[in-house]
Amino acid sequence: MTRTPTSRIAGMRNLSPDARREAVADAAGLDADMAARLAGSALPLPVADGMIENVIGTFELPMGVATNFRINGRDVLIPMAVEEPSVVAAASYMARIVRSCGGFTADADPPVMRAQVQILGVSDLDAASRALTEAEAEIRSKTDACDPVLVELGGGCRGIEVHRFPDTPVGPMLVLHLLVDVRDAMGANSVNTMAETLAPRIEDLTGGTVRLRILSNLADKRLARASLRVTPEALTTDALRGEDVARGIVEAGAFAIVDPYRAATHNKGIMNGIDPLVVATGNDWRAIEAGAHAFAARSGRYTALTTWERDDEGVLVGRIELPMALGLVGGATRTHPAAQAVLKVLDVSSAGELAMIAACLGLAQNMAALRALATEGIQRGHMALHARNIAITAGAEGADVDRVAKALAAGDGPITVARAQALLKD
Ligand SMILES: CC(C)(COP(=O)([O-])OP(=O)([O-])OC[C@H]1O[C@@H](n2cnc3c(N)ncnc32)[C@H](O)[C@@H]1OP(=O)([O-])[O-])[C@@H](O)C(=O)NCCC(=O)NCCSC(=O)C[C@@](C)(O)CC(=O)[O-]
Ligand SMILES: NC(=O)C1=CN([C@@H]2O[C@H](COP(=O)(O)OP(=O)(O)OC[C@H]3O[C@@H](n4cnc5c(N)ncnc54)[C@H](OP(=O)(O)O)[C@@H]3O)[C@@H](O)[C@H]2O)C=CC1
Repeated sequence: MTRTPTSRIAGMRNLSPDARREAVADAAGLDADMAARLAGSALPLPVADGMIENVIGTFELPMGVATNFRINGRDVLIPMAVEEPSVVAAASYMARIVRSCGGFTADADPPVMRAQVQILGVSDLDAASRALTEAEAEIRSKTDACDPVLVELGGGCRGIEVHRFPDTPVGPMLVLHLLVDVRDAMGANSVNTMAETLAPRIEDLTGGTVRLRILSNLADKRLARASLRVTPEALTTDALRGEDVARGIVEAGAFAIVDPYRAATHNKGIMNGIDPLVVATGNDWRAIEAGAHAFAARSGRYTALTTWERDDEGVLVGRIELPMALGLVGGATRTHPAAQAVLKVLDVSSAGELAMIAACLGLAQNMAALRALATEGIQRGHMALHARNIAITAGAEGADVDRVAKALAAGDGPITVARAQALLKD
């Protein structure tokens, strides 16, 4: 917990990629092998071939590092694998503002996942539910017996739930949930094995037929939370009054609370931060996406994953809460060499710590988008950085990329490939 002395690397944006990587390796105490894994091409073809099917190669994404994050008093550099410009800059900018007011506060629930066992053909739902509830101790010990390693690590079954659906298109349905503490795993494989192993005994107990045995991605027992407090002074710039920025962010947040059309975009902006961390650590981003959006709709109406308000002194208070089923073991986290290096940069020792970092990143990303949207609009900052993509598409190479991008962003004209091509000719 003491390896990264600071997440504030002066002039990071002006360094070359190699120099940035050296600075990050230095701050995180990486050895040469680990640092090299962050440079790209870290996944050997034979390893990739062992990970999925019909492998023909590997696919690269840019990896950036969000700076300035201070979380629960600890500085952390956050690697992000993402194709979208302005995401890393935006997170770093908000983290700079938040650290000037003390940093982020975060916490995470114990890593409890749900495995669902679907039971059909039950003639008496009450009696079958009772049979499962009365057999809870037996079910728990049989579940634990599936994974002694997990139990030794402090995990294992924490309880059961029985959910009843008397009226479905295929008749009455009972669903047993196994609640399992999966420690530092994402947990899908672990709990799926448990659900499949238990199935015959569940059929004995209920007299029904077990069909699906699979985890739920609505990991609502495994929530991560983060919050921040920012004074109006910290939000003030040459062009903007901090009070106006704070009010704008609160008003933008309210829009997403009440309107699902806005909430979808608002939450996409949150996932702009979270997904790149999930990808960089070799975790399952589809699982995180599914959990986040299902949680956003838990009341029956899709809404925002964050809340924004101003306290009596005008301090902006932002909060986020969402499921965060991330692992440090299992899946690709152990097989992808770059993911291992990323976890070293993050210097986390539990899945819960990683979940907290993800929540803070999501909150920072949301703050950046709302701040831009509520003031100057998204295009100035985003398009200025996107201009480099446009320059590359137009055929610019080397130093011309930045030259063309700067000219594109500086002028009044549109930031388009046609204009970039004209500038390139000039
Ligand atoms: C883009 C900025 C940050 C520019 O903002 P700016 O005011 O031009 O930035 P600055 O030059 O004053 O720099 C401030 C800090 O930003 C960072 N920064 C700034 N530039 C860089 C850079 N090139 N490389 C690395 N870091 C950069 C950096 O931390 C820097 O501090 P420093 O460390 O230098 O002291 C700002 O305009 C912003 O935050 N915009 C929002 C961008 C955003 O949200 N992008 C997401 C994509 S849009 C989308 O998909 C989501 C959306 C919008 O639909 C979600 C929604 O609707 O809610
Ligand atoms: N709907 C979904 O989201 C689904 C996702 N998946 C995939 O499942 C994978 C994740 O499954 P997951 O169960 O996490 O992966 P793994 O099965 O690969 O890893 C979990 C196992 O690692 C071992 N382990 C070692 N150290 C620890 C520790 N500190 N904490 C916990 N376990 C430890 C445990 O037992 P042991 O040593 O005995 O093996 C545990 O069972 C991802 O690739 C995901 O894409 C699969 C199906 C569905």
